[in-house]
Amino acid sequence: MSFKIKEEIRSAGGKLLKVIHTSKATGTPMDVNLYLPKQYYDGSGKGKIPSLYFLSGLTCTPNNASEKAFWQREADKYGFAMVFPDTSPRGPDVPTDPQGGWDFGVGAGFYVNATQPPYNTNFNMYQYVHSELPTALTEFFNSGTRPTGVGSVDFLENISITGHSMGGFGAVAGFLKNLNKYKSCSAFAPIIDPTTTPWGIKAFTGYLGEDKSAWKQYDPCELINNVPYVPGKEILIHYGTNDQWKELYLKPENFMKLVPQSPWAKHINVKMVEGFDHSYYFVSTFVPEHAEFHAKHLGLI
Ligand SMILES: N[C@@H](CCC(=O)N[C@@H](CSC=O)C(=O)NCC(=O)O)C(=O)O
Repeated sequence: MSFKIKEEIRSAGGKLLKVIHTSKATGTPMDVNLYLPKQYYDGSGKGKIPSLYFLSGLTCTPNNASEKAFWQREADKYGFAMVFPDTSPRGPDVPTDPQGGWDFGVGAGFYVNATQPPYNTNFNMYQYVHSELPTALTEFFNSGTRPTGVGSVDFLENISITGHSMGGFGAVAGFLKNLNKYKSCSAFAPIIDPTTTPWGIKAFTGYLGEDKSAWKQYDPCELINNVPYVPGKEILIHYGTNDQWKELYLKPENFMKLVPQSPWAKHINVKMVEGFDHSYYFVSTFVPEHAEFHAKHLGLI
């Protein structure tokens, strides 16, 4: 797999790297941003530097969260790296929404493996994010062309996952389906009931087909009942009460009704925060709390 560093930008105490690499899962070049914290450059961390994967929402590239979520200072504070994958494959041959919408196709891969043509050739974002990318980054950082620095980053084992909106959905579903991979999970305003809400219905129909039984494998409302609790694992979620998408598109109350009866009852903490909307003003406000939560699970504090 070939990696090229397009840009290296000084940010906080470390650097944000804009990287492009080939992907077998998507069959396209993929952009990914990495934040390497100060510990990568000065060697002050203890052991390998863990990673936190941030899955972004509809319409995003890796740049939205890199520029507006303010993870960098938190990553320096605790000593973890950030990985900001793209939200879909892109390119002239990649099919997108025939209706021209921004909620399906390019910029809206939903972190599932599509089974339906024409999307099933490129839209394998589940495979990309949870398997191919961590392995590819590990190989890149063990190669002679790794980014200059003295630290060693763990992209594969001591890792956690988080995300916003569509990415919050991707983080929660991906975590519950890969409890052996991730130490912890958090989400900002996730699309938590995708099978009954418009963005999820459109995406699942297009990528997975009309048969709703195929949707269940990615549905957090199903997974919390079907996946046995594993000691030590926890999920932290925030929603703003003033989120413009909450009532129709996110439906947190549907999920919150199911949590108390599920094996995950005491291990999922959904916090409603007064007055916040869906934007990165909301996300960046609660990033410090999520960073501390993940730092504990990654053994950094
Ligand atoms: N472009 C749309 C708005 C789309 C939008 O709000 N996207 C959110 C994620 S929504 C769920 O996945 C987002 O993160 N946007 C990028 C940002 O930088 O804020 C419109 O025009 O309404």
